[in-house]
Amino acid sequence: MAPAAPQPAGRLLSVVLGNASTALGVVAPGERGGEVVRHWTLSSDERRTADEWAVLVRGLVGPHLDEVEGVAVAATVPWVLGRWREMLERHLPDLPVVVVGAGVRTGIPVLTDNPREVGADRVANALAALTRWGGPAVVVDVGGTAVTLEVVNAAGQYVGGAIAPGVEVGLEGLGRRAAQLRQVELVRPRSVVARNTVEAVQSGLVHGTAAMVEGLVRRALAEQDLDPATTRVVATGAYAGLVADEAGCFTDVEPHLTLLGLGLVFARNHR
Ligand SMILES: Nc1ncnc2c1ncn2[C@@H]1O[C@H](COP(=O)(O)OP(=O)(O)OP(=O)(O)O)[C@@H](O)[C@H]1O
Ligand SMILES: CC(C)(CO)[C@@H](O)C(=O)NCCC(=O)O
Repeated sequence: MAPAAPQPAGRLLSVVLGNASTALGVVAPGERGGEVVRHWTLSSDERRTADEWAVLVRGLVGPHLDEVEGVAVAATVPWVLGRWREMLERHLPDLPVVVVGAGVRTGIPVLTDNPREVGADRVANALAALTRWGGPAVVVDVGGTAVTLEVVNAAGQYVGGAIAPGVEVGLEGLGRRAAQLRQVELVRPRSVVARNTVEAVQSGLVHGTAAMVEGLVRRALAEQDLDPATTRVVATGAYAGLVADEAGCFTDVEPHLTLLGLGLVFARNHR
């Protein structure tokens, strides 16, 4: 069931302040939640001041700032959100801002024990999937810090999900805790059964994440009585492309689902 969600009227700047990286995107209005027409990635460096963020945003987004009607922000790092609020107030004071968080209407009922604790990026993912494809839907965000799973039921409600370690967290953990392992490039190795250390780590990360995701989705569908034939299963996030084909459980891959979800929240709160 697709809700009659308000769609953004003009272009927006959507910003996801993640634990490791910050994603920025210009979202254009359109069918089924709009589309991301430009996107950039920055590190979420906590030391960065509001003025430094302003330089980076102007440098990257530059001329597109004149095209956008507002800014939608989701943050998983409160400190960085503080610097962003300051930057927006001082450097882009004419742009209306919606920060997704407690008290902001999203348009999707959150049925968890404590809806306020659910990450804004997770709610944005669920809302975007619901608007784009309708419910029931499962979203898997394959990120560097975390792999998250969200379930939207047939009634268009956010039921809950799962949070697992992300691909970079796994790699860093191995490098830190195992004396003979080091950082490797995050690419698909030639085989699952690798014949050298680098590819063995790559296999564990790529195929291991794919297997985890596939298993989580299968278990979630079974537990929630969702029919695999009619439930959209969507991959998003920085590493969606790396594992989606391997996992084989996805009906759709949309790398910028979170940015689209933020646009929808903005539209609902700015009419
Ligand atoms: N759309 C993208 N395309 C290519 N690389 C990306 C993209 N988004 C992020 N990255 C890169 O991938 C890495 C991890 O990004 P990711 O968005 O997963 O960060 P994160 O803050 O750890 O997020 P999460 O909390 O969702 O795990 C970063 O180094 C980032 O620069
Ligand atoms: C799980 C992450 C880190 C994913 O970015 C973020 O959504 C978060 O910090 N969430 C708060 C806890 C929760 O979502 O239940």
